[in-house]
Amino acid sequence: MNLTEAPGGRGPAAAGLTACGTAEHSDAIILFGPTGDLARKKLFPALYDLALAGRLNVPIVGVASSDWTLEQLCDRVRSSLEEEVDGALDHDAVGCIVDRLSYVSGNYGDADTFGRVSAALDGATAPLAYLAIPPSLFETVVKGLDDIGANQAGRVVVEKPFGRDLASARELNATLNSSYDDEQIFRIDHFLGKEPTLDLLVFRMANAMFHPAWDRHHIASVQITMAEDFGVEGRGRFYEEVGTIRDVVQNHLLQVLALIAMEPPIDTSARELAEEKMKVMRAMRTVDPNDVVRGQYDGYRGEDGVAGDSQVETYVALRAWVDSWRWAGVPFYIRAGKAMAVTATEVVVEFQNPAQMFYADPQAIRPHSNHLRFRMKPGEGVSLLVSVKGPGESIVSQAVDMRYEYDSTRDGPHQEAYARLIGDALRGDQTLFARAQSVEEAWRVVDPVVASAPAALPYAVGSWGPELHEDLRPDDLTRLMAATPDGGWHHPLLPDGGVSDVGVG
Ligand SMILES: NC(=O)C1=CN([C@@H]2O[C@H](COP(=O)(O)OP(=O)(O)OC[C@H]3O[C@@H](n4cnc5c(N)ncnc54)[C@H](OP(=O)(O)O)[C@@H]3O)[C@@H](O)[C@H]2O)C=CC1
Ligand SMILES: O=C1O[C@H](COP(=O)(O)O)[C@@H](O)[C@H](O)[C@H]1O
Repeated sequence: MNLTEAPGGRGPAAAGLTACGTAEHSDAIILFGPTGDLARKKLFPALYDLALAGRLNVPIVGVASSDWTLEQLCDRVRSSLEEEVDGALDHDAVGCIVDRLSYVSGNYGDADTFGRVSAALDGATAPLAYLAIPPSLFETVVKGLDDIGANQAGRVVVEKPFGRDLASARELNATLNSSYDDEQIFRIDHFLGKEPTLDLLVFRMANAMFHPAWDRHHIASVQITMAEDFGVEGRGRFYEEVGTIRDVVQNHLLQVLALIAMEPPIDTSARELAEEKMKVMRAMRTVDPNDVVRGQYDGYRGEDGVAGDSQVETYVALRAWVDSWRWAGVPFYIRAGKAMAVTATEVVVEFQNPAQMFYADPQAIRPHSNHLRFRMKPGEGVSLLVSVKGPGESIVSQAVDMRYEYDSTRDGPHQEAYARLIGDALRGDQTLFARAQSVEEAWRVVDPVVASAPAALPYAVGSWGPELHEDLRPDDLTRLMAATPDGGWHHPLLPDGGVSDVGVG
């Protein structure tokens, strides 16, 4: 998990072997999908971060069907970095990537392609294969890797979505396991590599004052919001296949929920963390379709690649339950959507009110309970809302937010999630990757909703999703109410304090 650690050497002999026979450090990266969108937006910038930190010491073999030259791929790397990296580029770091790059042009369905990948590996025997490709091709590529023996001491990184439902996730796990052991499989969820996601762990484990209050006796609800103020941005075809639940709820947001709800592990090892997160997933009730509202933004059906009568959701709000001794009866609300009022991802842990609200402001729309807010985007921060005496003659409480912004103390560049995770995968550290069973449990939780979901309600671009109005059908009204916290959602707090939810219903 540490970007500044010493790099691994070239070749398994140089790097040493782990107990399960894989190299301690991968000796090459095979990037399937280097001409694609994810590579351009996230993976090349991540490799750049690793290069800057002196941790990119292995050859990179790109493999895709485009009939490109190596020079074209290098140009793609440069243009990606120019677009995605803030500030002036470090030419040594750019050179570090392009000097290590080779390119194999070929269809993944052709055995010949893998013969050429094998040749390009040039003796590397423990490659990290990154599958930045359509999920429908995972099986084909895993088989190709198996045919050339790249699975034996190698590792594989699998992108999301990991399956479409529980049944397909099980099949995919079985496919991967036919060529790789569990220790060699890295199911990437970039939310798990984000700094503020990791702070959920640290904050919970490092602040003893919250431990006694972290349960059903003190917490009224947990609210998780992932709002994006942009639409599908040219990814309409992809979005039609997934929708919001598959795109971000089954993976990112349930992983975040598990970090909030898990018991403290006995240590910080990958195994213990995975075990505790797994227990949360197992304790989660399968989501009731009556607790789910789906929405679709006005104009979505006009996006490229989107069906004119699409029913795919671009917004979802739902209520989930963790039926454990710690959390029984505490609703966990999740909402996520495109084309929303703002871009904001955050978790609000709302505490119960005191037994008596002696000094509550009679003018306030609702009493100010304490709440802890973990802001993941935009900016990154944590804040605690407490009540103090309002200044002046009357003895009335006033809510104030005590805030910490990560940028205020950050020393050095911001570490991107993908860089952290690729660095971890190269070193075989699975701490921040999703395990097979927990991915399957997460599918079990949302399966009834992805299988037969209620119709999506329209909502205006720039809004907070479908709204209560008198024309709603009774079923939709019931669902909307069920998926809305008592007293309403806490609206996200922006770093400049622009949107404050204090007292807002
Ligand atoms: N884009 C994003 O923001 C995100 C994507 N993901 C996941 O990452 C993965 C990749 O997504 P994305 O980059 O958007 O996809 P793209 O469609 O942009 O890229 C797909 C890549 O796969 C290659 N490819 C496809 N079919 C073949 C084939 N038969 N033979 C050889 N090469 C092939 C393409 O090469 P060529 O063009 O040369 O044919 C291209 O490099 C998906 O699993 C997606 O769900 C996850 C999170 C975010
Ligand atoms: O995985 C995905 O995540 C992005 C949002 O990620 P972020 O790190 O930029 O917050 C989302 O836009 C995309 O639809 C989804 O596939």
